[in-house]
Amino acid sequence: MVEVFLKDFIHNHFKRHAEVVEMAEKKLTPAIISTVTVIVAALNAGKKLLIMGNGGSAADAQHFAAEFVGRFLRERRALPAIALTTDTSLLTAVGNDFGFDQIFKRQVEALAQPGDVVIGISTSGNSANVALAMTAAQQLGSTTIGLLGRDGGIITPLSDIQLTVPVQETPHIQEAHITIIHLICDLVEQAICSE
Ligand SMILES: O=C(CO)[C@@H](O)[C@H](O)[C@H](O)[C@H](O)COP(=O)(O)O
Ligand SMILES: [Zn+2]
Repeated sequence: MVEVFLKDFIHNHFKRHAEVVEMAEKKLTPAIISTVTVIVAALNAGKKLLIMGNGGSAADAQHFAAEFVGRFLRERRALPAIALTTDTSLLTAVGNDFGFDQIFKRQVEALAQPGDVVIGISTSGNSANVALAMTAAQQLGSTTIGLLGRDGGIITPLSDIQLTVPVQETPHIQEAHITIIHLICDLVEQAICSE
């Protein structure tokens, strides 16, 4: 590849990344504050977080949960968060026997309790397995948070709080998602540490 093409391509990716992140700040600051408030209240009431997504968003779900159980930046108590993307025995059994659409719903039915916070990550907002789990979570009395993209898709009405990055490109939505995830972790940790 010609060097000038590569430099242009790289420049354009960083430029678009900055635009999308700036747009996310402008649009989502109130919803990020609401999310932090809901999560801190749930954790202080002894509740837990359940987090899910497909592909890159499965990695984000695991990253998110790990920051809570381990730590983000500060020394503090362990916080209960479970990624629903990690148990290959469970995912293959439920996927094989019930269908791939059921892999998160079944875990929500097993684990979610009233007052828990269930977080669905989907760049399209249309992944059926996330949508079915969010519906089950609402029926069980959990609070649902959608970390979404594009127009928020079918998961929008299933999310009590929507964090929707309103652009079309999946990679840039994912890049904004991880920034939002880190912000939430940082703010929740600051709140927990200042109690
Ligand atoms: O990471 C990427 C693309 O950047 C892919 O693995 C992507 O996450 C997968 O195609 C997912 O299945 C997309 O699902 P969703 O975000 O629309 O719910
Ligand atoms: Zn990706």
